[in-house]
Amino acid sequence: MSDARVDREAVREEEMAAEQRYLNVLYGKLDDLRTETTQRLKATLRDSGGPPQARTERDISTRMYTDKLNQLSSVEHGMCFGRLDLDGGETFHIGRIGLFDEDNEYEPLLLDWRAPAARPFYLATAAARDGVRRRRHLKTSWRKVLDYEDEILDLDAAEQGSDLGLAGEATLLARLDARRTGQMQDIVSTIQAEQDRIIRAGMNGVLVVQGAPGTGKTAVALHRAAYLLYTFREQLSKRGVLVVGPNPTFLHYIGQVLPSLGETGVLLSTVGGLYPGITATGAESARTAEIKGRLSMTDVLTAAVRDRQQVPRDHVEVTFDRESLQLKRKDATAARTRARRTRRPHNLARRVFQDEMFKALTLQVGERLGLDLLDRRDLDEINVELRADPEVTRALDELWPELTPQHLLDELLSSPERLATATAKVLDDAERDALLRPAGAPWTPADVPLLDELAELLGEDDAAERAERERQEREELAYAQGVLHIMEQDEEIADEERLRVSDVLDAELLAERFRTSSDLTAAERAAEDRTWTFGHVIVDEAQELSEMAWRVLMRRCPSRSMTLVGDVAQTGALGGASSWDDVLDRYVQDRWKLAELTVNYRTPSEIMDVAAELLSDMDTELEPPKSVRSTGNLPWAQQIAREDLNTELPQLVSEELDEVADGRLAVLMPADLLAEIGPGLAEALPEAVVGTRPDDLESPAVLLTVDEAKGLEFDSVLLVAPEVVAESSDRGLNDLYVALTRATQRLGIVHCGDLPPGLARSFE
Ligand SMILES: Nc1ncnc2c1ncn2[C@@H]1O[C@H](COP(=O)(O)OP(=O)(O)OP(=O)(O)O)[C@@H](O)[C@H]1O
Repeated sequence: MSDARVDREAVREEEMAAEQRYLNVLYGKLDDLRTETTQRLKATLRDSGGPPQARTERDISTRMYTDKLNQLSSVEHGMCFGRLDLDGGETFHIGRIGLFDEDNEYEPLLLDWRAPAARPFYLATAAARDGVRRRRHLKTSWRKVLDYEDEILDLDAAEQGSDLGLAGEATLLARLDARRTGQMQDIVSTIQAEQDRIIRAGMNGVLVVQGAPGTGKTAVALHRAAYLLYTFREQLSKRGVLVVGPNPTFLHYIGQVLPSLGETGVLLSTVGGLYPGITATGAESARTAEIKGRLSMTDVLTAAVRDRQQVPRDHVEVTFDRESLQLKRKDATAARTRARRTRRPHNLARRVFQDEMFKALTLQVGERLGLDLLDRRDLDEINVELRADPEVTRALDELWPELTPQHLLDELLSSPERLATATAKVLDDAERDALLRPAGAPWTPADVPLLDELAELLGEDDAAERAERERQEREELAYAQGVLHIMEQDEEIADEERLRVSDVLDAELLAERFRTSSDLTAAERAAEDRTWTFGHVIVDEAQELSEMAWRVLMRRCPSRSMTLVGDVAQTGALGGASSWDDVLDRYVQDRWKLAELTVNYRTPSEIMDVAAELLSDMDTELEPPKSVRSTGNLPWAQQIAREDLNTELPQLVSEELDEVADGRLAVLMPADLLAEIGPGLAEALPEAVVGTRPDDLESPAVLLTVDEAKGLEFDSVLLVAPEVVAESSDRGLNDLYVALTRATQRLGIVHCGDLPPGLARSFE
């Protein structure tokens, strides 16, 4: 070994030892914090009894310490991943949380990656150094330093750098090459500059992130949630952040990212999951879902509600006080007009309708008894008696019933007559038939925006409840201000990490916590409340949402503080978006910003070349992304006759499984084919499952429809019957493009008929 090499090895060992010593200090600090927090939690839990005020304070402390402990545990792995050496000789270690040295004037021991001072770790380049001399990426396993990569930011480096301007290239490539586990990992140690700019963009307004497959849109969206929660903690911990994904499997796939960044205050949901009390598990055709997603469904639902505001053909007879009374068409029509003119939701306007009808009926009874013999008090008494009469109220309920969204929608979709009335102006016969289904059928994801719309149209008659709630809220707020004052006096709490209680809680938040009398986070409370409005909403695969789904999300976010990530070239849903303008014009006109991601981290160039060829056949002006790596594995295509799939596919899948070793393989195919051959294939291969549950992604091989694979990734993908995928809908080529771009290493294609032209060119 040359002397120079020996020297380099020695320096390296010394550096590793120094980093290990520093890591020991950091983990020592982490352990101290954990012990301290555990002790406080225990003391709080031990301290039982006392007046209700003391108990509420305890609930808050319990929550605070439990959250803190969860955060301290979740950041254990890879807690410190980088270091910045500045021109002036200063060094900073960067990690998942901030740690401070309280014995030394709270000097930072570890900078939270989201802190402004940590930003050059992601942005500094040799050409724009921002005072950074060296950037170090640390590779650790649990508490041990395994390796490091240094980038010296000088002009030599500027000349040698890759044209994609990657930071920490070796560390990044090692991460990208690693086998997948079925769960998305955070990218906090290797965020690239174009991604960092989006993660840290301001919170106001709508930001659209357009990016081709694998450019890190999902990763960026999740890290942005963590960044916003850190930077705007006070605002967001009250209203919470909502992250919307396309289906439960995808939510499971991304579910670990935010906890691993120490953030738990985010509600992850599909649009179908946003109606408390409804589990939308029903299935329906893409066409039916598309019709339900059209904006014109608002007219259908409005008509359906009006259809429940009836007047008698002539009159309805009821018996009151042993005499016959008439609910007359003329009176009912006038009452209905009056109620509708209030423009209140149906259930609230119902009271106006009833008031008018009781007035008319009182007059009828009065006329019979002789109006000149009755004074105001007598008439009021008659009115009260009429309101208490079951037969009269039943007859009025028939005309203008109190309705729930569930009841109305179920009746509407299962009644050809009601459906015909409500849809007369907007749907043709075939579309109407596509909506019809049996009464009591399970709710589907596309029903949820309809239920939400109906909840708005129907409203709840909760005036008394609301007044009582407002009174309680005023009392609780006053009380919370008092508690906050007392807690601020508590030196022990005020000391913790230099955070005063009032930095993380304010009176309003405290009052909200008291109100629930339990210790739910904003996200947990939001999940139970249909009318909850969020501080920020992030939508992934945003191109898939229907117009009706957008209405739900816009209602949940009146501030329009939103991040929408997606790719209009991947739109598969028939009612999804072809352009961001079309989606947003209605809500924010042109007041939205577009950010683009251009580098593909997932798909190697060999596979991306195939996908790019297909993209050129699609009706889009989008550019294919640049892949950061190539693997040398060329995609392959093989023709198998349709009737031989059952016998030949198991062998192919088995061979691919051998190739990916302990990684993950997906076999993607059209839905009908999966229903037909999936179970047999899974039976023939013990490692394979037909993906029905979200955690099926963690098995070595999973069989999915192309639609289900949206947003996911696997080491290897076997795509079966691409020619059927391409032909199966107007957006078949988009679906095919999605399927081709799921693999991180290998792609195989099995076709039964001719390959679609955009694919055939790659395999000639
Ligand atoms: N800076 C990065 N460092 C390490 N890995 C990254 C980085 N950016 C993206 N990745 C990885 O690249 C893969 C693709 O990222 P992601 O799923 O977020 O892309 P996407 O744009 O949402 O893709 P699609 O539109 O196809 O769903 C993931 O494995 C992600 O962890």
